Amino acid sequence: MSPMNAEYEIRRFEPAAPGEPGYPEAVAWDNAVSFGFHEERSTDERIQESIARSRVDGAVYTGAYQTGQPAPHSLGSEVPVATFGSQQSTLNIGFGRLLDAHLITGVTVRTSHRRRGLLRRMMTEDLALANGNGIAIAALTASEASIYGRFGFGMATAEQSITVDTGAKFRLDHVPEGTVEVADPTVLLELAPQVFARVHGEQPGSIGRQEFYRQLAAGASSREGGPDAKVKAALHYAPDGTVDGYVSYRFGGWDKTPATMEIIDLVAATPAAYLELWQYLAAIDLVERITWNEAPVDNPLTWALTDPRCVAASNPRDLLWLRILDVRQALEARRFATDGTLVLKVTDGLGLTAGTFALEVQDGTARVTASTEAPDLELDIAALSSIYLGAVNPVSLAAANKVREHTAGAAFLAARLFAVERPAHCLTHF
Ligand SMILES: CC(=O)SCCNC(=O)CCNC(=O)[C@H](O)C(C)(C)COP(=O)(O)OP(=O)(O)OC[C@H]1O[C@@H](n2cnc3c(N)ncnc32)[C@H](O)[C@@H]1OP(=O)(O)O
Repeated sequence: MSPMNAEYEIRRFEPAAPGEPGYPEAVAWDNAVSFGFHEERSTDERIQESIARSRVDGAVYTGAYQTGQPAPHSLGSEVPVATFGSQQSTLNIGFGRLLDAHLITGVTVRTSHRRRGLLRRMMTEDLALANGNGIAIAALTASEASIYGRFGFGMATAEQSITVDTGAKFRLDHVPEGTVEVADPTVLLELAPQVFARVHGEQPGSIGRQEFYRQLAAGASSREGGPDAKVKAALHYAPDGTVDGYVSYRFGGWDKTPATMEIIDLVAATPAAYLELWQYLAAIDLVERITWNEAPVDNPLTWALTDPRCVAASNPRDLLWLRILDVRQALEARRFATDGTLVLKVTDGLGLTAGTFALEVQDGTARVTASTEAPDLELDIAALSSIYLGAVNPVSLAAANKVREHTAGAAFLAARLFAVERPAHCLTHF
């Protein structure tokens, strides 16, 4: 055993419910995560709610614990010095296909124990375990973009913040369809998962949502912790009366100029529902601006406005990071936009799925086999994971030396093969 391995014990467990013997361990883990993300100390009630949500999500907590005696007066050995959460969900990989995905979240290492390899150790063990369980892809959203490339994760989708001027210039060039009505936000506890399920089935890049999201949309919980009494909600009804979209939002306060409404969550299962919800937001009296911090980069709203400059975008950033754990399984799970053959030489620093693979696509279906032929493209698993959803162009990655093109035109062929039916976008932070 190396000195580092001897110093820490890694334990994995499912969070227990209050009253069960394992509950204090779950509480200590949750507290360590809050500490790692500089959040205020949680009340017992908030921790209980957070653990209850984790249990609904089927989360697994991993912690690194000191094996020796901690320094006198310092945090006890029952408090993990490092945390690492995971859970199963699904990822929409285009053309209506959902792939099981291993989600990683809640990664923290206490400052006094950082840069000793704890993240590397937990990540390496966790990915190997997920791979061994037959999962083809792992996913996360990153606090810093410099951390996860070394473990084979590649940026796969982006998002941005938008500010929309809803003054006199705001005019949508569209044919109204259906109606919008205000609702008590608590109806979203039931409706939000239903609307999201439709979107999830159709939106490439979408990750299945956690329990937190319906509570967030309903104002029953908030990113700050407790319920949010400011939350309001509106629903879009399709012509047949089905609720096919919703927006939850809150007023930014009278001291803000211009008066602003902030979108908390906007989910629409049809293009008509999306634009009608925007029409509703723009019509709210006494407000001249709408902000949304989780907007798609490729936004139909811009194109539907007679004056596209009503939308000011800022802070474009990575959202979803993917890590293919099994190249053959992940590629064969996808449907491809066109036919063609590519030989890919894939490197993998963690040794999970390196090799040279022939990708042969016929009628959109892939067959992937080990190959001894010279590769058309050579790339790290992080780059392949980036292009997997069709939202990152292999031609750009070749220009950035992240993909080496040995056959002229192979990167462009990859771009056409991996294209999906609509711009990939992830609506879920986790
Ligand atoms: C999915 C999520 O939960 S995202 C949230 C990530 N967590 C945070 O941002 C909370 C604050 N940060 C932390 O808790 C820690 O600094 C962590 C988790 C990012 C890193 O933990 P550590 O145990 O220090 O990492 P570890 O020692 O295993 O380092 C592994 C490698 O990552 C590198 N690394 C670690 N953190 C960073 C960083 N912030 N930026 C760039 N490189 C980093 C190390 O240099 C090391 O590189 P090497 O193996 O090539 O030498």
